Amino acid sequence: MTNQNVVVPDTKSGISLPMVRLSGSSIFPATAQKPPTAPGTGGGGCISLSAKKKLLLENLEINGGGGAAKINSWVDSMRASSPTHMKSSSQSLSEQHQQQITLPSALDNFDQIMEASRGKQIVMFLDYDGTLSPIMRTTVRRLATCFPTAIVSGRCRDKVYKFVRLAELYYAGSHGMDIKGPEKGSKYTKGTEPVICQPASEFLPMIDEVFKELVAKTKLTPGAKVENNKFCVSVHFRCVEEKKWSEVAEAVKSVLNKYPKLRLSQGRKVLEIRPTIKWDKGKALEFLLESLGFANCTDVFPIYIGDDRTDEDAFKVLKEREQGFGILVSKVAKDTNASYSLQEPTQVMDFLQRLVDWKKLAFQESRM
Ligand SMILES: O=P(O)(O)OC[C@H]1O[C@H](O[C@H]2O[C@H](CO)[C@@H](O)[C@H](O)[C@H]2O)[C@H](O)[C@@H](O)[C@@H]1O
Repeated sequence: MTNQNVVVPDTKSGISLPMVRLSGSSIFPATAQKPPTAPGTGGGGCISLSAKKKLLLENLEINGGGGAAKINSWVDSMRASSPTHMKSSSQSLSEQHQQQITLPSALDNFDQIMEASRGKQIVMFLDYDGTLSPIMRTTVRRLATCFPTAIVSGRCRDKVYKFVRLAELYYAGSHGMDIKGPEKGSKYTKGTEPVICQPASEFLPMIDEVFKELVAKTKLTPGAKVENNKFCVSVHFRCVEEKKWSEVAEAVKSVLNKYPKLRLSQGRKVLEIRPTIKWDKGKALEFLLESLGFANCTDVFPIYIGDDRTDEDAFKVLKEREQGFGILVSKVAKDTNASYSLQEPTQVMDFLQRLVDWKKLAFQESRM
């Protein structure tokens, strides 16, 4: 991976071989801001690239194996991303600030981004948790009148749709494994039927089974929450007392051991079980570009905005295609394939609004 070691100002196809990757997740319920966290810092706001890679490797998980050591490593990693533990850092905040370098701000470099998009069709991709908020609905609606727009989330598609409630968007839920385009009649729908893609559909019964087993196994642990995200299952630790985390991790591991076709990824206070297919948010982006008719085009300019480690797959695709840009939403140090940054969802909203204004102006000028 050709990741940049990027630090932003302080204050987050087909069936094939199992993928091993750490999946960071975001903390952004429909109604609440997520707390600041640092990726894989055992307590500090910033760590070196090699230390982060080590942590990533420790967190990599294929199916089964590892026993107690594995569970400890999941729990340690979960602990490391906890804001409480960040406070216990041996580094002072001012020391953390000194280490920081800035990924160019997408807002400060708005004109430059627009210049790069000249003559190309902008297509918008937005992560949900940690990137959008319910108050942005009007802005997203305006955005979708200007550009094809997709929401790409780890949550199940129906849930994201319930939060956003805009029929004119594309939705890619379950980390891109459940894609549906706008209904017919939408400006961007090519055929008569909405685009649908569910590359992991054969896993549905298995995921349901796993969901039930995890609910049963964690029901005695206060605060544990198992979320059925249709093509993946998320087990949340957020409300579980820390001393009980290994109990939950043990339950996850014991279930996962029975399903060699499933793998585990990890986010902030969440463990996720998903199919071992080679499909992620990057693949979803490629699929959507293709369905919009931009498969082999040079005149397309995708902009993907996200805060989650799983969004890195999409940033990477853009980098490899040398098309458009990834914009990372983060206030803390991260290795990323994004090209620009925005610090928080309010900045995302400003950026989206500027895009809308820019488009309207360009339209007016074209009519003069
Ligand atoms: O791909 P995203 O849209 O960024 O979704 C990532 C995950 O978001 C949700 O979890 C996050 O929010 C929870 C609060 O609602 C929080 O407790 C958790 O720590 C966060 O990771 C969602 O519940 C997950 O299923 C998504 O994968």
